Amino acid sequence: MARNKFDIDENLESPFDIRHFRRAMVYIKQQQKPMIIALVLSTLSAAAALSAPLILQHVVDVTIPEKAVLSLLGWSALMLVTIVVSVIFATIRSRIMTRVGQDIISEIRMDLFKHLQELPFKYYDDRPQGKILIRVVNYVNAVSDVLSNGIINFILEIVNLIFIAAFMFAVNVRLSLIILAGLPVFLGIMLIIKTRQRRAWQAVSNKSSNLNAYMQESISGIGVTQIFSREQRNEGIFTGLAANFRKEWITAVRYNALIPFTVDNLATIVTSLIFLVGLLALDPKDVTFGVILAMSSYAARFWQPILNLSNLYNNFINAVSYLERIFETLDEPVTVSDIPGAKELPPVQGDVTFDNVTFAYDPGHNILEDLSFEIKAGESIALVGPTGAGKTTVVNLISRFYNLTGGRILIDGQDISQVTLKSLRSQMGIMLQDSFIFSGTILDNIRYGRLDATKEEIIAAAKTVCADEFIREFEQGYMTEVNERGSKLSQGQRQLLSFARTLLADPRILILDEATSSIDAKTERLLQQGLNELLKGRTSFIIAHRLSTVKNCDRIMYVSDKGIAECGTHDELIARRGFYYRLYTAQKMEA
Ligand SMILES: Nc1ncnc2c1ncn2[C@@H]1O[C@H](COP(=O)(O)OP(=O)(O)OP(=O)(O)O)[C@@H](O)[C@H]1O
Repeated sequence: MARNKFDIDENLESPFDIRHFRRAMVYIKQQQKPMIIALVLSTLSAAAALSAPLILQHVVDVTIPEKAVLSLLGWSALMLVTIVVSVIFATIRSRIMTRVGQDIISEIRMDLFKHLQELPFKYYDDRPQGKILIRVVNYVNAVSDVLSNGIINFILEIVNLIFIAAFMFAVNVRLSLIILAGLPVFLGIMLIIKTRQRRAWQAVSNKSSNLNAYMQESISGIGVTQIFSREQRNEGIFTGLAANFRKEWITAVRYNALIPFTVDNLATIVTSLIFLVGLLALDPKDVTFGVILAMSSYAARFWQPILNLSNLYNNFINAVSYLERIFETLDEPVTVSDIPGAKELPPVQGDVTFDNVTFAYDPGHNILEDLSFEIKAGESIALVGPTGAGKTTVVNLISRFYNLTGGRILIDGQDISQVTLKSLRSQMGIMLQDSFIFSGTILDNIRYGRLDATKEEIIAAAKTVCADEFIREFEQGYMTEVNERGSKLSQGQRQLLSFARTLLADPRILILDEATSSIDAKTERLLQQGLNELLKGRTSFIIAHRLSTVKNCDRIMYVSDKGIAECGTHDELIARRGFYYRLYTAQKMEA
């Protein structure tokens, strides 16, 4: 899809069809057993409740006229038993179904999460995070009831309807036909509003997604908002998005409300007709007062499951708009994945070759064109050059975060598109500009690099990169809890933790993207020793704007104009008096 923003509705790439429902059934089927038990309990509960009108009819027509007090007590007791049985069974069923609903949504949520972890950077580049989050959290919650209780209730209401119809036809056929007469009218109305109702709920899901995206963006950017005093303006944007959501919600709910309104009125009309026709038009010998009473009770009972079914239908239409989005995400192709029969990349030495590499994030807009170079194992390479030239892009391609538009990248002579991603990336150590810190302890964050590392190994890695000192200054030391994104830590401290994490992973190829940009000069000097340790024997790519950090690299590549404009050692490039020389002397003068 094209790039999306918080205020742009997402086009539905695959609208709901029956195949989606079959897919939903896969999750439901896993819960077959408890659902059948719940169904049986519900049927028994409904049957018990349904016998009440029959008892009532008998009591009114026979027991009361005969003034049989003992018999009346017996019938009353039986009625009480039916009510108690009905309530107990209904309670057990409700407990079973609560668990089933949760099990179904946790399966869906797990599948979504697994899939999202595999989706390439491109997927995340193209849409606001809030629109992804809402699918995993809110939309999945919203379909829970329909996929669990909804299915059971649907079957049950149909069974209920058949039971009621059988009971009422057994009592009086002609009055039963009057009760049924409202059905065609009801179905006609449902047909007319069906499509509009579905669109209305799709619009609701879009607007809630937009609202969520803006909310997420605003929370992430709260610092910038406050610095630029944008609060009022942002409130205006939020109010607009909330108003759009509110408008669509009201429209959708109006359609929903139309259905019970129709059912209620039809039920009232047919009940009145029963009294009217039963008392005035039919033979009093066939139609006793007890029969009319029982039939009016059945009329109400017959239309109740129809009302329930129509409410289920409303919920279903609502859930469909969420299921569409959930399945759309699950169907999102994993474009960067292992090819069929991909081989494991064996432990590498670290030779890296770019062979006529062309790359575009967006078709037709090449960032790199026919780029070729060869790097020997163990070489340290600096990538320098103007902002936006493509330095990060070069290193992202080595880790195969994106597919190439043309050409090949080889590691130890193996085309990286032909090997498994896991075997490739597990041999890379990548430190991005933004050293992401996860919620948890400092120890956990370093251990992220290698899950089986011992505490001693973690401390040794931290010492090598000069992180040990600041970590020990915290009261809890390595057990200090840090928040997501490391808000408790300074940017430099985050970078040092990230260094330790990378060192622990012991990668053959190391990528440092502006990894020392936030570290003060003194720490950097100290770190340089650790860094030298880290770089020893590994192929490394170092991106840095501060050229003093890359002077000692084996080769410096000046990235510009969709390729490498200059390449050589620091001394060679200075002697050449080209781009690098100008950049270097400009920085020196500033210093
Ligand atoms: N995810 C993306 N989608 C589309 N275009 C992108 C994406 N990431 C980067 N670009 C574009 O690609 C070009 C190269 O970006 P890149 O991040 O590689 O530059 P850089 O040399 O590392 O810049 P800097 O020194 O500022 O970090 C830029 O013009 C940028 O606008």
